[in-house]
Amino acid sequence: MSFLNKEICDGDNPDLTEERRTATFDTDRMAQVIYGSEKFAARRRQITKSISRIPALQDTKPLAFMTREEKITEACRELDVLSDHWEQLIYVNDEEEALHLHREVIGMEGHPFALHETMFIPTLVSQASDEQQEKWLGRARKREIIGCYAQTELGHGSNLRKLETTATYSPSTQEFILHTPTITALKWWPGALGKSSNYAIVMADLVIKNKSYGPHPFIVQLRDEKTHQPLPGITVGDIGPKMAFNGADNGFLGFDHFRIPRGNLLMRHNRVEPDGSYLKPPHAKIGYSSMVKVRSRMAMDQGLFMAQALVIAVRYSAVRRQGFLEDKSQEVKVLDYQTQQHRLFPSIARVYAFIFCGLETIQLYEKLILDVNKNGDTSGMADLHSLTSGLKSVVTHFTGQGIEQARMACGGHGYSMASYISEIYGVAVAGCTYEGENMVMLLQCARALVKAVELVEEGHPEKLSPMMAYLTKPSVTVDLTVGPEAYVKIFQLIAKKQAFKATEQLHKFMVAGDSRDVAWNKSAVELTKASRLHTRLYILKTFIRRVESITDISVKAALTDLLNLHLNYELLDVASYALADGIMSSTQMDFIKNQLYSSLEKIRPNAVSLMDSFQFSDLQLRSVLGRRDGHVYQNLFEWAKSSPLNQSEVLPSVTQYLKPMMEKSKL
Ligand SMILES: CCCCCCCCCCCCCCCCCC(=O)SCCNC(=O)CCNC(=O)[C@H](O)C(C)(C)COP(=O)(O)OP(=O)(O)OC[C@H]1O[C@@H](n2cnc3c(N)ncnc32)[C@H](O)[C@@H]1OP(=O)(O)O
Ligand SMILES: Cc1cc2nc3c(=O)[nH]c(=O)nc-3n(C[C@H](O)[C@H](O)[C@H](O)COP(=O)(O)OP(=O)(O)OC[C@H]3O[C@@H](n4cnc5c(N)ncnc54)[C@H](O)[C@@H]3O)c2cc1C
Repeated sequence: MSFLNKEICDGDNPDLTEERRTATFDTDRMAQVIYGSEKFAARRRQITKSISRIPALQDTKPLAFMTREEKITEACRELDVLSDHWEQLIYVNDEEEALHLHREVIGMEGHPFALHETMFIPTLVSQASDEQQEKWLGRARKREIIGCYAQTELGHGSNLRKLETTATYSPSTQEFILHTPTITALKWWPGALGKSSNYAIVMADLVIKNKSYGPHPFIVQLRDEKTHQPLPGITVGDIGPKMAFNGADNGFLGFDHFRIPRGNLLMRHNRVEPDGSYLKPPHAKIGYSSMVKVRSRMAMDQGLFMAQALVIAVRYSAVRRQGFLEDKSQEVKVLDYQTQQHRLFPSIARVYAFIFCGLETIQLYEKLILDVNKNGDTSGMADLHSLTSGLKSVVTHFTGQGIEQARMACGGHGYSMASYISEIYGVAVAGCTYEGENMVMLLQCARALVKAVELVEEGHPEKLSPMMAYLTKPSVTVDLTVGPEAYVKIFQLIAKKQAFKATEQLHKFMVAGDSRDVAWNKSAVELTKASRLHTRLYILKTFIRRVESITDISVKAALTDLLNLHLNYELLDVASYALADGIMSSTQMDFIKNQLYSSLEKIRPNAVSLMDSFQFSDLQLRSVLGRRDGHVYQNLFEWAKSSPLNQSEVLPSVTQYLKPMMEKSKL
């Protein structure tokens, strides 16, 4: 039986068409704001169009019905097709275009080049000397070799100072000897390490004449370039299936006194001379720059994950009709329910806010690397580290929540893998862990906050970085009706109070005799709260700044509605702090709630178009529920029919067990 007849499916679902008609702005113009420029938004569309003309890149079997091996093979097949068309699809070496291409064609489940592009090449760019770049960077960019980033070990991920893999310098042979001394020293987790990569950046403890210099990056060949067999002295493999991200072969790696030349220590910022003398880098943490690079991308990448889930949920909510409001002759779109709007719209606002932050932090990282590489100027490192530490933690946490709400907003069908939301969720929440576990990174952000509070207390507010300047703001009474700046003021007061309270608690324990580390641990929950508020304030201010800078009037108006929703939702979410400290009254709380509900109504007519503006193709969405044409039911039926279980009427499990069991029961 097929309901996919032409009549039903010609054109888009009329409910979605109606939604698109009510939009008050142009989605191409909105895409320019989302993707940072008219040029890039147009390039994305062009690339999508070019992809759609390559038959070998169109959907094959749904991913949900593939085994892990099939997924990995399929990703590699697509990579091979892409590499044949690379130069006609994108500008070579344009990172953003390459990312878009991969996202659209291969999707988010991981692939052999995921770490090559995101960490291996960036580490060579930031850590390798010019000579070393000449040797490896060109080959990496041409994809003659595949690399990954091997840092985390079985026993240690968060505490890098205790990594156990050693790289011991031997002056007599001018080599480093890589060794895995214990089971816990095995590298464990690096993406694309298990089966695909033949090279890795390995972070190992540099040891010279029995002295440890801490983790340093080395480039290491793992496999023979012809046979792909692991080199002698190397044990490498896949760590097995994960919650999601199963198109990636996250791996393990051990070394048995494996020798590499001295020139394989990445030496842009530090050196080991032939005689074993060590030249220090200009900043102790410069070797951590690849992590900062990925963290600086995470607000954008996580925003896009949540956007995908919301495109699906919002489109589906405009197609799904259930229950009645006033008109009893026709059921309503579930998107008309206030609870549905409250479930989805604040996340739409967060998506935009996160993406705006991402546009900013990606640029900050690029500037930092230029400053460091060209002028040896490391002065921006501390601020970017604390900013991206807080941001990655807050953004991943809210993205996980937003995607789960999107899933529930799709009712039963959201739970089906046809929606694809479970996969998006699984991939996105890995971000709470990778690139620094969220609590650990919030505490890194708190280090900077506490230092700033101490500067204020010691009478040196002039030494504060601009991001911390709010810590000196006096308490004021705020009239919320004056607009966004009033919300910022209240948020600043809340964040400031919490930063001072957490620091005060830390100092109190220290005065009572605890060491700073113990006092820190006893204050850690309060410190993480301060970091979250500080980061949410930054997100809020970035959102305001971005909206203010928009010139297209209709785009600006639609985003102003979204911004107002964000301001009210975020302030309501932290209202307990404001009430406890007398910063806000219950009358103001009522005002915020009413503003919030009226924002939901204002956004309603633009909801579908706000999500259409992301211009994800159906290929990228991989969702039966979220297709642009909105033909949900027919396609769900087709999708279910393609399940391997439906390829025969009677399964072997029935003939082998259920039938005999039922027969036995008859006796
Ligand atoms: C084209 C591509 C196609 C892609 C398609 C899409 C496919 C799917 C996309 C998904 C991709 C998936 C990618 C997954 C990548 C995951 C990779 C990893 O996890 S890799 C593994 C990731 N692993 C992790 O993230 C590990 C997390 N752990 C760490 O990073 C460190 O252990 C630590 C930072 C927590 C502590 O470090 P420690 O050395 O103990 O330092 P202390 O605490 O003692 O602080 C001392 C002082 O140093 C300061 N400082 C610190 N760092 C920095 C910095 N970077 N800068 C500046 N300063 C820094 C700090 O503020 C403090 O200052 P002060 O207060 O004294 O003034
Ligand atoms: C999908 C995925 C991809 C990955 N890809 C890579 C990769 O390509 N390369 C790579 O090298 N690694 C990779 N990793 C590893 C990842 O970076 C680490 O898992 C991550 O940094 C967390 O470290 P951990 O596993 O040691 O967590 P743990 O530190 O063991 O965390 C366990 C708990 O301890 C808490 N905790 C730990 N330390 C502290 C502290 N100081 N204060 C308070 N609480 C603390 C944490 O908050 C957490 O609740 C990947 C991981 C995943 C899930």
